[in-house]
Amino acid sequence: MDEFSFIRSIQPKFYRQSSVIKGISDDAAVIRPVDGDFVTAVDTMVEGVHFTRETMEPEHIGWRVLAANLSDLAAMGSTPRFYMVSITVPRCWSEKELQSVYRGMKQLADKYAVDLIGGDTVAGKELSLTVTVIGSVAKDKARYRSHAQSGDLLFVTGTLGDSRGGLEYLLSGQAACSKAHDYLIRRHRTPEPRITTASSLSSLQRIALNDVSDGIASEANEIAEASQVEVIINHEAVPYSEALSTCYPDHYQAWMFSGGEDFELLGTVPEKDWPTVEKTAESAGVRVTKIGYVQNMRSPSPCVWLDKDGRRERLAASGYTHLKEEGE
Ligand SMILES: Nc1ncnc2c1ncn2[C@@H]1O[C@H](COP(=O)(O)OP(=O)(O)OP(=O)(O)O)[C@@H](O)[C@H]1O
Ligand SMILES: Cc1ncc(C[n+]2csc(CCOP(=O)(O)O)c2C)c(N)n1
Ligand SMILES: [Mg+2]
Ligand SMILES: [Mg+2]
Ligand SMILES: [Mg+2]
Repeated sequence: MDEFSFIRSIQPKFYRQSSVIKGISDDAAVIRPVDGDFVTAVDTMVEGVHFTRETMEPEHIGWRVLAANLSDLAAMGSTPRFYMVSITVPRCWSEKELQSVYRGMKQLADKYAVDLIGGDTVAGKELSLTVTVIGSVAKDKARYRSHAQSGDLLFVTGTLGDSRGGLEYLLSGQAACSKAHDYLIRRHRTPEPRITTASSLSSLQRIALNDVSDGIASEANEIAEASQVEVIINHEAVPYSEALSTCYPDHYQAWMFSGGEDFELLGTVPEKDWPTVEKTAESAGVRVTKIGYVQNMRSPSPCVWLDKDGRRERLAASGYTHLKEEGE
């Protein structure tokens, strides 16, 4: 394989977005502005940090890195349009395996008509993929973490902790697989970003959204901080799958809050808009659960409270943190 034949092999045959003026083939891509605001995000996946040869096949790596990016666009209420991929490849990876990584990305991209318009290819020590996505949203309609207000109710899509369950199983190296384990593994390897649900809520005047990459203990604190409010979560209401509680009865409760990589959406809306959220999620085939509410700040700083067994305790941000010193 050489760099140029590889690039030719992953070059799209056509573009779905009419706003692509120049895609892969020149020094840079050219896109024509679409109506409204551009929204852009970047996320990286590194071998040994986000996946290993044991936890993911090449196709899953591709799907998962694009899913993490599309999930950030969903959390902004934006419609994805283009993506760019920068890849560092160890020499032991074959061209066929790399093409599988791109096939995984393409499978997800095709679902949402997102076009690959460029990237970069470098040989290096371990596989690292950095994807940049660009989406659009109606002018001033992007959904911020800072949009929560007192009286809103707090909701989450899907179930939480499944991805961590799948990861745990894959890392255990166990061979025999039940249906429940299969489900958890699928949730880890090929998460579904909640693009349709979020963009279908465009009629709502106000909604705060954050996607669940680190775990709701973290993301709820980010909403509280950005909006300068207190968030109250009802422990009993937090949704988990039967597969997770059956396979990991001793861990699922912790993983619901800090397992991470679920790529669900955590949001707040005024109570009057809850029926719209329920209807929208239902038409998208996505479960949505009311798990708490938002109140004005009563403590000196924004925080999250967890109501559990008749007691209220503080829920600190937890979950995976890069660049953390030992013992921190
Ligand atoms: N190295 C960096 N240089 C510049 N901006 C950064 C860098 N890392 C993060 N950011 C910015 O910081 C903000 C928060 O990023 P963060 O990565 O925490 O959010 P996220 O992408 O939703 O989370 P995750 O990476 O877990 O999916 C974003 O605006 C992001 O663009
Ligand atoms: C082999 C392996 N070990 C551990 C993990 C867990 N993990 C890695 S990064 C991350 C948080 C989100 O990262 P980011 O903030 O970069 O999106 C989590 C929960 C994994 N996926 N694979
Ligand atoms: Mg992200
Ligand atoms: Mg990030
Ligand atoms: Mg995010």
